[in-house]
Amino acid sequence: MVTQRAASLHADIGEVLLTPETIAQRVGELGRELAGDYADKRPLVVGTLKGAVVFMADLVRAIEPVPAGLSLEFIRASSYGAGTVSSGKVALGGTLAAADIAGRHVLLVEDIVDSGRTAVALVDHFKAAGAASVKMASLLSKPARRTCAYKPEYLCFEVEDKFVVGYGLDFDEQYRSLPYVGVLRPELYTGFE
Ligand SMILES: O=P(O)(O)OC[C@H]1O[C@H](OP(=O)(O)OP(=O)(O)O)[C@H](O)[C@@H]1O
Ligand code: HPA
Ligand SMILES: [Mg+2]
Repeated sequence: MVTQRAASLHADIGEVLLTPETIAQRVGELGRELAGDYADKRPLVVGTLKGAVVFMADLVRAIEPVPAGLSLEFIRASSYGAGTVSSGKVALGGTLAAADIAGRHVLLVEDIVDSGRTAVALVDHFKAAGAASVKMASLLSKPARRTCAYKPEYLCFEVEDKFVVGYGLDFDEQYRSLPYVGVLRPELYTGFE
């Protein structure tokens, strides 16, 4: 039953870090900042599947006034699988062709920069395809876990070294639809990392 499933998902959250209201306020601010910075740049806004899909949907609607020529694309990036630690190998996929990227001002939209491996792989990929510029807007950053130096140009929130879910972020494909960002109870994955 739907109510039972929702109740058990919420019960798996040890602590809510970011409420829907806190997220919405910061996303609104960032959207207005991006509208100014990209006003005359015909931005290509690229969301990273799957984690960034909720943030992407809210952020793009907050980019007001809408820059002329703004277009949306998605790319697949995957490295965690069913675990809470990066496999170390970032698999990129999707249908975005180099010809669609060349000459564009690319704004990557990510849910989280954790080790930094996915961000670095994405930036390298878009630069190699001839983008005019590549920057990233990330909902979250977890600087304590970085294995490569990387700082997103636009960031909503820093989080501590805890595995977080909700607002698009998953553990083993669960919890993405929660409207807040919360810490997953460690006993649910300890021993499965
Ligand atoms: O900085 P990193 O250590 O590379 O971690 C960040 C990346 O990991 C997650 O993706 P994941 O592989 O879980 O795929 P998903 O978006 O489909 O959940 C997350 O959505 C980021 O893309
Ligand atoms: O803390 C996290 N939660 C969910 N997905 C992630 N991918 C990297 N870090 C995280
Ligand atoms: Mg994931």
